[in-house]
Parts: sequence; structure tokens; C-alpha cells
Amino acid sequence: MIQCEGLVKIYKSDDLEVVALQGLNLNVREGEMMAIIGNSGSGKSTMLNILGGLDRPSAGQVKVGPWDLLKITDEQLVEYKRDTVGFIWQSNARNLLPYLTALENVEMPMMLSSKLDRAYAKQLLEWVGLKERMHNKLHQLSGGEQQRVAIAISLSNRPKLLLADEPTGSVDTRTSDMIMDIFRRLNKEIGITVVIVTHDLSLAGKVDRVVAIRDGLTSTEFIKRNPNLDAAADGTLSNSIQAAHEEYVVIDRVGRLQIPKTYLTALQITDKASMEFDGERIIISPPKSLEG
Ligand SMILES: Nc1ncnc2c1ncn2[C@@H]1O[C@H](COP(=O)(O)OP(=O)(O)OP(=O)(O)O)[C@@H](O)[C@H]1O
Repeated sequence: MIQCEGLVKIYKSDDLEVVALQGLNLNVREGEMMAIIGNSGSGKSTMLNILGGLDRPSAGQVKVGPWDLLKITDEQLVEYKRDTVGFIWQSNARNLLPYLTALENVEMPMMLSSKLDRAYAKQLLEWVGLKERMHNKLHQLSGGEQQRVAIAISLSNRPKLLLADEPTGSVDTRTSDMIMDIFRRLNKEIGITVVIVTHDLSLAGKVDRVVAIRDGLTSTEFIKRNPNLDAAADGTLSNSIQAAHEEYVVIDRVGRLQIPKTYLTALQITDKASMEFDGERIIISPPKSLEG
């Protein structure tokens, strides 16, 4: 579904250049539910905005289904956003209208694209557990309920790909669990591909695969050992991802990998290292002194 290779995004302002993505690789299968984690500033939102067609890549390759997002024209991009992706942000206020009911909010984007389908709008609100609240005005709903309305809206165009940027960032644990359950159900029942950006490791423990981004590059992947196991259910929050997932370092096509800064600092490795292969392992150590 998603193929990114060597993806680069540079933000330019006056005389300043910020390289937000510096050759990122990412593949996501159709029907997969996965998470992208990373520290603040690592490039997660940039990545998601590019996938959502909200931002343009600078270089590299990024394909979503049949769409090539590097070469896509402005008109095609409108079509792509309308038909292929659904987007959920942490703060839902920006795409909700407070003076309309939940149902009217879901119907609004359908009307704008001349595809009003009231039965489907109602079904969406039922899916997100708001059957009884659909005729309430937005301001009468709690933050968590509003976030669920936002999820229903993001599905109103029947997208194949759902992108969620910190979807549980401003709700409590119970609502967060509910939102993750909704994603899981949508993923299983209608086969929608779900990509969640988060820094919440307990949330990451609830998906099958987690890709970590560091300094604009994919650095590590965590793959669930037993897909039927719900990692966070045991309550060990930050450990849940390690407990349920196998950790792998990502190696790109030409053999590059990222070594965590903490490892390099611990061994005082700066710009060079020695590398040996002992038949089974590759060992990286501080450079052997040339003077012996
Ligand atoms: N519009 C922009 N103009 C200039 N620089 C930007 C812009 N958007 C992001 N950046 C920079 O790009 C880098 C990556 O930002 P991004 O928002 O993708 O990170 P993030 O991992 O999503 O962080 P956070 O978790 O804090 O949202 C940062 O250094 C950021 O300052």
C-alpha cells in the first residue's frame, strides 16, 4: 500500500534549511495496522503529512497504492485526498463544527463532495459508539466523544488508508483504549490500512508492527511475536513494546544502518569505528589506535 524509499523533506525558510526527512524508507502492506514512533522533531508528522497529501516531498520515492506522490499534479492530489486517505489529528477542533450535531458534522464532508449518504453517516457514528449521541451538538459532547466524531468524519469518504497523528494525545486512558479498539475493528472488518503516529509506547504495543524514526530515518522495527497477544493488556506500559515485540535494526538497500547515539557515546566513537566479522556476528568497536 505504501512504499517510501529514500524519502527526503527539506523545509526552507529565508536562509535556513531544515532536513526533516533524510532518505527515509518505509513499506506498509495493504490491510496492515502499524505505528510510527520517535522523539519530538524526528520527522513523524512530516512523514504523515506527506502520506496524507498535505505536504509535498522534496526528493525520493513515495507511492500510495497507484499514486506517486512525488509526481502527482495538484488536481490529482485533490482527488487523492478526497478518495484515498482519511486523516485524524490529536486536536479534533480544527475539523469539527461546534454548532452542528455529530451527524451533521459527518455529513458535511459528504455533502462537499456531493456524496451524501445519511445511512452510512449513521453507521459510522454507531461504529464509534455514538449511536445515542448523534443528534447532540458538538459542544454538548466530551473531548473523547468529539475525537470519536473526528474518526467517523475521517472515514466518511470510505478511505483505503487511515492516517492518525497522535490520535489519543488529548484523551484519557479509557477513551484511548476505545479509540484503539475502533481502529482494530475497522482494520479487521473493512480491511482499512491504519498508520498511527505516536510517542506513546503503550499504544504502540497494541499494533503488530512499530517503526521507530530517528533523525528523519527509520532506525528500528518492532514486530509482534504473537499477533494474538494484546501487549498493553498486562499493564506494563513502557515495557509492553519490548515484551511483546522483537526488535530489529533497519538496514537499507545499500547496507546503511543507524547506531544509537548512546552506544556511540558510551564507546567514544565519533566519526570512525572498527568493524569485524567473526563468521556469526558483526562487531563494531572504537577504532584501533594506529600507533598501536
Ligand atoms: N513547516 C516547517 N518549517 C520548517 N521546519 C519544519 C516545519 N515542520 C517541521 N519542521 C522541522 O522538521 C523537523 C521534523 O518535524 P516533525 O514535526 O515532523 O517532527 P515530529 O517527529 O512529528 O515531532 P513532534 O512529535 O514534536 O510532533 C523538526 O526539526 C521541525 O522543527
